[in-house]
Amino acid sequence: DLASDRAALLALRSAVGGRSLLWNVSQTSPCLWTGVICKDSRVIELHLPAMGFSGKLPLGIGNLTQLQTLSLRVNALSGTIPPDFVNLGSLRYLYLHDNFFSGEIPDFLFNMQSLVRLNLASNNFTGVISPKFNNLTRLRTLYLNENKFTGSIPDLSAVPIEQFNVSFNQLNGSIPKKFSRLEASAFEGNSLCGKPLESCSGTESGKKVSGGGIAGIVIGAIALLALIALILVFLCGRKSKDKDSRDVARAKRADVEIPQEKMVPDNDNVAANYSTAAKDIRSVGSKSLVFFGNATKVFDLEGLLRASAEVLGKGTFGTAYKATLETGMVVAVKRIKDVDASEKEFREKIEDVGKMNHENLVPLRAYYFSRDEKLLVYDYLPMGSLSALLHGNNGAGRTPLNWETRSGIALGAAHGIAYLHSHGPKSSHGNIKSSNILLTKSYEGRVSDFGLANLALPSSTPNRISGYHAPEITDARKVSQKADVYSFGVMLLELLTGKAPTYSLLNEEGIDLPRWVQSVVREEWSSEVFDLELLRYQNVEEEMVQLLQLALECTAQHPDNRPSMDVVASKIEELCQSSLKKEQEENDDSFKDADDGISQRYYSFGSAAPPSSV
Ligand SMILES: Nc1ncnc2c1ncn2[C@@H]1O[C@H](COP(=O)(O)OP(=O)(O)OP(=O)(O)O)[C@@H](O)[C@H]1O
Repeated sequence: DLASDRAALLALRSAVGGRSLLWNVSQTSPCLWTGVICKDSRVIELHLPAMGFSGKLPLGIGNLTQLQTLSLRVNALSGTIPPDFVNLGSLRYLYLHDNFFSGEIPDFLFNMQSLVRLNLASNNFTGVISPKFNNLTRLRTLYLNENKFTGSIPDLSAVPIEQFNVSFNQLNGSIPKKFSRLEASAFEGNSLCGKPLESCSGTESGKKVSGGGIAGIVIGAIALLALIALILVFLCGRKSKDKDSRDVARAKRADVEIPQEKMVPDNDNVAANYSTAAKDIRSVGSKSLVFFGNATKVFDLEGLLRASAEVLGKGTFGTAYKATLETGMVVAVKRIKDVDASEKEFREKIEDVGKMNHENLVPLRAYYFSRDEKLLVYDYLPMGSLSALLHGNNGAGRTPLNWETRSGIALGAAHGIAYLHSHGPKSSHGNIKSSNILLTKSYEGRVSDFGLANLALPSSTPNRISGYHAPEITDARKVSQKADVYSFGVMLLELLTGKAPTYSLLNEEGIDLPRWVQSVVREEWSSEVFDLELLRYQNVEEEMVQLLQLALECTAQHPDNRPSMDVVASKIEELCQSSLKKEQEENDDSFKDADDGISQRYYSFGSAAPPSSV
């Protein structure tokens, strides 16, 4: 039961990482602890990668009898796999790679029939690769690379393996035919032969090396030494340069890690900023606000300038304010800096923006243009942006963001962008990112800031660092629909992984979010990339993987390989409907006796739904 699960987790904690694991042990349920996922009052997943654990795994983990996923990768755990693992009969995913485990793979592991993915790479395991792996008839991934396995690779014909790697062990003999189509890198660093490596004929042991061969080896060794020396000289020369660039990178990171929502200055400053704007505008005089649509003009310029204001944040094109008018009405006002257009051009382009009318767009209500001041007035969306929702409150009071909400926001945003794209091939957004997806009270996603990219000059942070821009975009004003699709794909990855695109700057490789996701998906399994908050939605795992796949398609390097926004929107709609159906079926099961046990949905599909209030 849950109490014995809890005891097992505490035993693990005190054996390997009492200090680094900040679990609130006063809570009776372990289900809220970091890395722990429960279902039906049992622990079903434990994700504790890179926690700095060391020492041996204690007996007792075997009490987590409902465990399906165990990830303890990238720690410093040693010793053998404890014998009570035999009780983990439901275990599907076991990730123990990048530790110091040793000893042979214990026999009981071959009775864990549910195993689908097994990653034991980069440890000190010894012994042979047993033919008993053939008992694991669901095993798709087997990574044993970078250990000390000896002997030959057995015939594993009964195992449905798709991903296999035994590189850098001490294996010999020929590679079974089954693996001949895999990459050679899966076998390198051993004395193996046969496809995909060189054929076995002619490499018999004991074959004499000729005199010429010896000379070749000596020359080769000298060349290698010379190369190493050259590299060392080069590296020493670069060391000081690297240090400088690392400092710059660190400084940049410090900059970009702060979500913009948090850059709000204190209130005195805020008031000062806005009243300066107001004074400037009054002195410019006669021009007035231009309203769009048939909406009644419920305020005028004077009213807007008298409103109390609060800075929402500084963006690429200027500063956004929340303005509360004397009537109590609240609007968002954007002060645009550095407009790159004549008055005529500005008015024409902004008129086009004002004409856009879709339930998944944040409508531009009015604008003001004078030589020194350009203001845009939007509906104010009190729930803020997707960026704030994902990264804003990671503290104790955070409400986990469920699959339904996330997929619903993705769907709304996709519809909004597809609508923009439907106005001709040149109509695109140019600045899709999570801080430009705003949320209604019912967590519907609405796209804001459209039409600004080719109107104003970016006045702040260079865009590239944001991680959203497509590789082909070198000038932020040269926008395209396929570049929007790329940015949208990055935003989907952000939604699924919970990581900001700038997160990648934190890792030493400096790779961007799409490439990071690709590398993790390739190396182990998609479930490892998902935000922990999403892992509890086991029943929709398929849909989550599909959305991840779609996000990766959107972030294809070449624009022609990316789908159109229309296609993206309809795919998301399909998978939202499929997960909705699954949930309804589950609810039907659990509320069989209730009359109307089906929960209300947050999101609606398609444009047929009535627009919701902000
Ligand atoms: N209509 C609005 N309602 C509520 N919050 C808004 C509104 N418009 C913008 N914001 C918020 O104000 C902040 C600043 O927005 P702004 O659009 O100026 O910059 P940004 O979205 O961070 O970057 P960019 O200028 O590149 O779009 C952001 O946190 C944004 O989510």
